[in-house]
Parts: sequence; structure tokens; C-alpha cells
Amino acid sequence: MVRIGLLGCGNVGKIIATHQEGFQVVGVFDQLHEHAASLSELTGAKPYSDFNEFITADFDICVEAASIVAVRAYALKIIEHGKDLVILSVGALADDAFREDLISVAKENRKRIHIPSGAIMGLDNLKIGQISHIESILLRTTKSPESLKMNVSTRTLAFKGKAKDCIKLFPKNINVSVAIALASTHEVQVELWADPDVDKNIHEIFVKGEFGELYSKITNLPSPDNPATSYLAALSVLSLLKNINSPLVIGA
Ligand SMILES: NC(=O)C1=CN([C@@H]2O[C@H](COP(=O)(O)OP(=O)(O)OC[C@H]3O[C@@H](n4cnc5c(N)ncnc54)[C@H](O)[C@@H]3O)[C@@H](O)[C@H]2O)C=CC1
Ligand SMILES: O=C([O-])CC(=O)C(=O)O
Repeated sequence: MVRIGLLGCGNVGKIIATHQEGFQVVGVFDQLHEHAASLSELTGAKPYSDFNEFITADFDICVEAASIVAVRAYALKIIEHGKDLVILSVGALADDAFREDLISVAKENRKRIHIPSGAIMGLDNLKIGQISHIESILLRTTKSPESLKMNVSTRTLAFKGKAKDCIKLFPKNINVSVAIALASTHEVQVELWADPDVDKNIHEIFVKGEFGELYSKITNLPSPDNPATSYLAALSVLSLLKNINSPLVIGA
């Protein structure tokens, strides 16, 4: 059984800890100790209030479901302590220098960093951009103003431009754009819309390239404790963990 340490015990952390199938959460850490304590009560996992104690605990994989700030603060240390790492707040990897450091430390320590598909479907296929020409990628995301912490009464364009700039302004809402850029190794243009008539998280992806053209649209239900985060994002981590050591590897 794969042993997991959970960094971040909020909305996604709780879904992961309460759906343990094919893995066991043995340790939980959160900057708000009451969040770690309540997941511990639900699951029996040991709660840690000190990060340095948490990373010396006996688990194989650390699952990050916290924030970009947490990835920046802890990812290198986690890998240096011999753990593989699942990063949901993938926006942290938009910083080229940080990402390259992290990858080189992972290589030195023979550890792996997993980026789940998060709130979209088909992320794996976009890796074809690493071997075949892609002309353009546009992500059009629509969320409720509440999710974006905006107060608007009509459909409003909150951001238009590059993924790496959008994630700086909306670190809790557009991690998917950075995941797409990393998978495809292509720049991603983003349109982020706040729409008061929408209560779901909609991601439309437009890609043109040597392969042809893609249009995909996902209409995600928000997750129970955080409307900005699609429930699918938590499911993607659960399916990644369930399959992590499977001899049958499915998908690009
Ligand atoms: N890759 C993707 O497609 C997606 C990524 N996300 C990201 O996943 C992450 C988790 O999402 P939710 O569970 O909905 O968020 P949440 O806000 O409900 O929970 C985050 C938890 O992490 C803790 N935390 C935050 N910063 C921390 C730090 N520096 N050190 C220790 N603990 C810290 C918080 O106290 C909270 O308990 C967020 O960063 C979110 O933006 C969300 C949806 C899709
Ligand atoms: O959950 C979503 O729909 C997308 C999201 O918050 C993110 O990519 O950060």
C-alpha cells in the first residue's frame, strides 16, 4: 500500500483523505493546525504542526493540495527528504528557475514529481506538443465572480494574456493553464471570465497544430468546500494515486 503524506488539509485534502483507495494517508500537515487535526480525527492519520517533523515521517509520496506559496516553500525539501511529490498547485512551476531547480533536485534524488490532470480532461494528450508542432493554445475559463473574488453583475473579462501572467493574479483559479503549458511545452493564451449567471467552472481549450485542431469544453461542478476548485481536480489526484504503481500505464 502506497503511504501518503498530505500537505494541505482544506477542500481537496479532505476529499483525498476520505476516499483512500489503493493508498493510505499516514500524515497530515497544514499551516492551520485545526485543519490537520480535523482530518486526523476523520482518518486516524497523524497530524503534524511542524513541517520538519512531517517530512521525516514514514511515507513514500507527499501530495500537495495547499497553495503555490506552499509549493515554493516546501517542494525542494520534500524531495530532498526522499519523497516523491504530487503537485496540484502547479502554478508554482510557472517560474522557470524554480521549476528547473526542482527538476534537477528530483533527478539527483531519483524522485518523481507528478502533475495531475487537475480540473481538465485530456492533459496527457497535450504532451504531443513536445514532439510535434503546435501553432496555438487558448484556454477560456469561466467561473462565478465569487470564485474569482470579484463583484460584477454582467459577464466580465477578468484577464486576457499569457498563462504565466494570469497565474500571478489568480493563483487559486488558473493552475490548469500552467499545467497545459508544461504538458505541451507551448505558451498558453488565457481568457478568464467572471460570469454571474454561471455556478460551475468551465474550461474551454482550443488547440491548433500539426495533429489538426482540438476544441474541448468541460463544465465542472465546484467541490463541496471551495467553489473555485472543481471537484474533478480532487478526483484526478485520487485516480493518479490509485494507478501510480500499476504495471498497466494508460494515456499518453
Ligand atoms: N491543478 C489544478 O487543476 C487545480 C489546482 N487547484 C489548487 O489546489 C490547491 C488546493 O485546493 P483546495 O483544497 O480547494 O484549497 P483550500 O483553500 O480549500 O485548501 C488549502 C489548504 O492548504 C492550506 N495551506 C495553504 N497554504 C499553505 C502553506 N503555505 N503551508 C501549509 N498549508 C497551507 C490551507 O490552510 C488550507 O487548509 C489550491 O492551490 C488550488 O488553487 C485547484 C483546482 C484545480
Ligand atoms: O478547479 C478549477 O476549475 C481550476 C482551478 O481552480 C485552477 O486551475 O486553479
